[in-house]
Amino acid sequence: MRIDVITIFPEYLAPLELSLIGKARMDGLIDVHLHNLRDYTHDRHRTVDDTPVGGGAGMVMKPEPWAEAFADVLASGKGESDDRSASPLVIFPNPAGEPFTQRAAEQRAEEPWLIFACGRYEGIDERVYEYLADQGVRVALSSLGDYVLNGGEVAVLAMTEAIVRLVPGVVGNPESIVEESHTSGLLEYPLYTKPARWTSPDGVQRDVPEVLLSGHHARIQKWRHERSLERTAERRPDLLEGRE
Ligand SMILES: NCc1ccc(-c2ccccc2)nc1
Repeated sequence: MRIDVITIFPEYLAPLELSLIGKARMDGLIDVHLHNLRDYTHDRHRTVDDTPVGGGAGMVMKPEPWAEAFADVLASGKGESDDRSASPLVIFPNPAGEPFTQRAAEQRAEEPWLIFACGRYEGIDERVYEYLADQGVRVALSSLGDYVLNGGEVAVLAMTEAIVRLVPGVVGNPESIVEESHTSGLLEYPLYTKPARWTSPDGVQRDVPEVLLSGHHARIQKWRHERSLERTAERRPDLLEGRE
């Protein structure tokens, strides 16, 4: 999988060099390229934004640098091995986007080439989206939740981690992926590890639930499923709608 990120803060994406993602890059499983949008400006101040037409607070990202950046990235990616010739999916993190869920992460993990475009300020001139669509480029706006950040970079880090960990070979033990609660559609059951009895700093002796020490897998599975249902009903009843 090739991942390109276009941003005015490439340093924000430095964590992509680390740990899981970093190892996947070392293993050649993913290929990450960062592009500074300001490299596609031609004025002394490397201007990427301007005031909103029609008035309003804040600034809007100008269309010209984006068009130049996409032209460069689309051209550079196409030159790679043949599976890059597949058309890329361009993802704009955006509060007005479709919810980014585990299902979406699974779908994105199938793509051979993702291009993340990080907006800043109040957002990007609408004509950039129209232009890309007219060029036949597949575009998705994805939201991580109903809150506004100062830009898309943090969302790209989150989405990249959720997607890349699903790419075969990236996570050592695929079991830990399948087990994922959001794959079951329910919230994760309570987790425990050793010691079986922990005396916390306040002097309270806290034991692991007996059933988990029974070695009786059917009972353990039943207990875990019941706890998942309980938690989901309490914290995310919306996930239970439409379930049998
Ligand atoms: N849903 C998380 C999210 C994603 C992106 C942005 C954002 C903010 C400013 C400019 C461009 C994108 N905010 C929140």
